[in-house]
Amino acid sequence: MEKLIVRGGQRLNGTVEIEGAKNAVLPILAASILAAQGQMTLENVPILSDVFTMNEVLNVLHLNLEFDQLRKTIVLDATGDLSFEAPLEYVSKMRASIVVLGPLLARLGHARVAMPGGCAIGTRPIDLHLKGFEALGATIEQHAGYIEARAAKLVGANIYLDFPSVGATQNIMMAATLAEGTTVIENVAREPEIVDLANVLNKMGAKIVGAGTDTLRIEGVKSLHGCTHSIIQDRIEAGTFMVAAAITGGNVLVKDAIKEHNKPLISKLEEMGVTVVENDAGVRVIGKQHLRPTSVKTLPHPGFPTDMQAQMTVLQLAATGTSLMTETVFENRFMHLEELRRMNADFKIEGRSVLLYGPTAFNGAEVAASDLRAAAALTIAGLVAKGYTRVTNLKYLDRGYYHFQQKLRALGAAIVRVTEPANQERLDSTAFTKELAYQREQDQVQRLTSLVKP
Ligand SMILES: CC(=O)N[C@H]1[C@@H](OP(=O)(O)OP(=O)(O)OC[C@H]2O[C@@H](n3ccc(=O)[nH]c3=O)[C@H](O)[C@@H]2O)O[C@H](CO)[C@@H](O)[C@@H]1O
Ligand SMILES: C=C(OP(=O)(O)O)C(=O)O
Repeated sequence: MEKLIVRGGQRLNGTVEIEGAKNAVLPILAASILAAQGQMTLENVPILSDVFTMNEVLNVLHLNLEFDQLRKTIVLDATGDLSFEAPLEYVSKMRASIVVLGPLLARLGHARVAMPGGCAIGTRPIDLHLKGFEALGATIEQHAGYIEARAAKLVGANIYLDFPSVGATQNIMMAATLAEGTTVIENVAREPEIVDLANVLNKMGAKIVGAGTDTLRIEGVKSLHGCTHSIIQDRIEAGTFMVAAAITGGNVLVKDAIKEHNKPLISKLEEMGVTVVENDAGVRVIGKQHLRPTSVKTLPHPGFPTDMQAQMTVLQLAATGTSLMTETVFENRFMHLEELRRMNADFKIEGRSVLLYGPTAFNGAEVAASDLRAAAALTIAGLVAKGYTRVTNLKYLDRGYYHFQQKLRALGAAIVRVTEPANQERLDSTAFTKELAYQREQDQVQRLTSLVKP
């Protein structure tokens, strides 16, 4: 079984580079379906398993695409005859594939997409997406695990979202780009990834105003075309490294990080006693040995992001005193905490809130990730734990983090990624040190190879 093995106790120091945002690139890949003329070129694409899954979905829909991983660029061509069906095999792998529904409906007037279902963090219904399509004139049928949407033509409408859902905002916005007349969507999500998608759609010929506010106004156009776009930086990956720097008492420059995108996190870090400095190079985080406790509540942007909740609870557990975390976005996103209990964490869950009793003397243990942010959070706990922490279920990590362990190693962490079969003896400390030295050498080779750009 593949594992991350961390030997705790190293402060993180140095500079870390952040990839393009997973949550921006996935809907933007889906938006390529709308490009009836010309090619789409997407730059700064993160090399993640979710991106490969979305590429497979687009292949099934008959888009042609080439992913140049060295240049982190994808070129897509959607000018041929497209298919309207995204089968379960792909949608079940990744919920975000539901965002192909809006573009398919707009481009073809017909879409059949498998129901995404829930996941480890919640039931995650898509009623708001469907309500939006219906308001635009589509008929929706649900049968045999599939959603079938049809519309001879979509017509602009006024839509109010009961909750500022990220996926519903993206899906309805994409469908509305080709609707006849004007669509106004109120109470929309305001995440930076929504703004990135709207920017791409406008480059493709759409007429969208209001992205980043709570109301979007979309004038429908006849057709859209390809464009070139560089994906924004992943604020959640950036935030994850900020927390890792803070908890280890380190000093890390998160290169080119946009402070504005991580304001709620940075404000909490500062409240806890961490020094955060923004300059032209990015955001520098300087940790402190004694952290103050704090209360955090997850909310839609510009509130504290739910995708940073698990990592933040680890930092709160390290603080001296009792902290509070309230999760309001997903109903079941505390699964990482029971694993942290195995590392000596003390907490009490009461409904959607958890009291976290610090300071925690984390002990190394074997822990399993339940989703991608849990994987990051458990690894962060491992960075300050006594002894060795083994994090399993790395398929989740690979959904959202590229070269996570390499980046941590470059900052000084003692971490390796290995296959440790169940029936084989565990790496002892000598074997771990040898493996760490070997993986550091491999990092060096990779760094030198990447300097020789093709
Ligand atoms: C690929 C991607 O971008 N994923 C992000 C996106 O997910 P996603 O787009 O799925 O998240 P939403 O904003 O839609 O969901 C937020 C909440 O609204 C509920 N809801 C949503 C739609 C709907 O029709 N009905 C409904 O009840 C969900 O169950 C959840 O409780 O935003 C989340 C909230 O910031 C992030 O955690 C995810 O990382
Ligand atoms: C919940 C997340 O992603 P997704 O919506 O793709 O499951 C996440 O990125 O933390």
